Amino acid sequence: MTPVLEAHGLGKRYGRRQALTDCHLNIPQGRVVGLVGPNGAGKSTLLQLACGLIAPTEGTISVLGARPAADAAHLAKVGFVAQDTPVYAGLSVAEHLRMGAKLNPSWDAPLAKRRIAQIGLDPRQKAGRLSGGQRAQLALTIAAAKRPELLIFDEPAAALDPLARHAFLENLMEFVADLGASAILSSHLLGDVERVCDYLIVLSESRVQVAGTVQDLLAAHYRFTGSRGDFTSLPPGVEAIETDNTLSGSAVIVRADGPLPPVGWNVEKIELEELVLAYMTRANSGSVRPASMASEAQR
Ligand SMILES: Nc1ncnc2c1ncn2[C@@H]1O[C@H](COP(=O)(O)OP(=O)(O)OP(=O)(O)O)[C@@H](O)[C@H]1O
Repeated sequence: MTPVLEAHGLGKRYGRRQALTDCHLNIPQGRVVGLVGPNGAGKSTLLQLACGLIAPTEGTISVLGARPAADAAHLAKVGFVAQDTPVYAGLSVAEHLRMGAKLNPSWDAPLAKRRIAQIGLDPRQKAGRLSGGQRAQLALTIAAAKRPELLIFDEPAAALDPLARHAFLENLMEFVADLGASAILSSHLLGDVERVCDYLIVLSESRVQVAGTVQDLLAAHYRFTGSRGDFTSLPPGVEAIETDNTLSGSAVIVRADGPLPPVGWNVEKIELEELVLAYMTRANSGSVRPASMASEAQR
């Protein structure tokens, strides 16, 4: 099956600033992908490349088997909601839907109307008067009523209170299921990612640090604990991601894709949050994963 997104040596430079470096990805269809990383990591840059809003300076990217925004038909297959969930302040909710219908050949008017009623929006209300949560819901409705094959969201729930965020993510999941679509969403909120995503990309220092299904990643990562300084020689096939030394002992987060060989330390499984933080810490400390390993991380 054609991957939803495929990138090879993808890079983007703004002047002298390298926003994305040597990115290799191969994301299968039908996933809800969480893109996480610190401020300035390159998340929006990657999403904008995927939508064809900006062009790469290095490498290649294809979305649903074609160059992003290749033509009108391809544009119709991708729904994008930018970071600030943009709407036209002077237009009413109903006018937004009418505009969506005019601009999109596969517009699903009943779906849009049903959703607006479900979330309790008044069709006559001007979008400029909507709350942040209502604006996000309107933007989600418009993106979904295109009936895209891929929904891309840049921090969709960042401005929402916990209740509105919960409702928004529920709706997003319903849409993805109803449309049989794939979704990629960037977020700083690991709890949200854990709730809705089954595929994870950690981006830090402009590089993909790790990527894969949440299930595979959790199965391949462990915490070893032992007395201080224990971890100088790990068995073959076991890669140290992050080491933490305290006065009482040491802990190391490791990746082992095959069966774990017998080791003399305490071995525990880790949660997604610890995994993400380990890769971010490693990137911050300057030990950047070489390109060959970054692509290997897609397994
Ligand atoms: N149009 C631009 N011109 C110049 N530099 C840019 C531009 N857009 C992004 N950058 C820089 O590229 C880097 C990556 O930015 P990007 O917005 O992709 O990060 P991000 O991970 O989405 O950050 P955040 O979580 O804060 O939204 C940053 O250093 C940013 O300053």
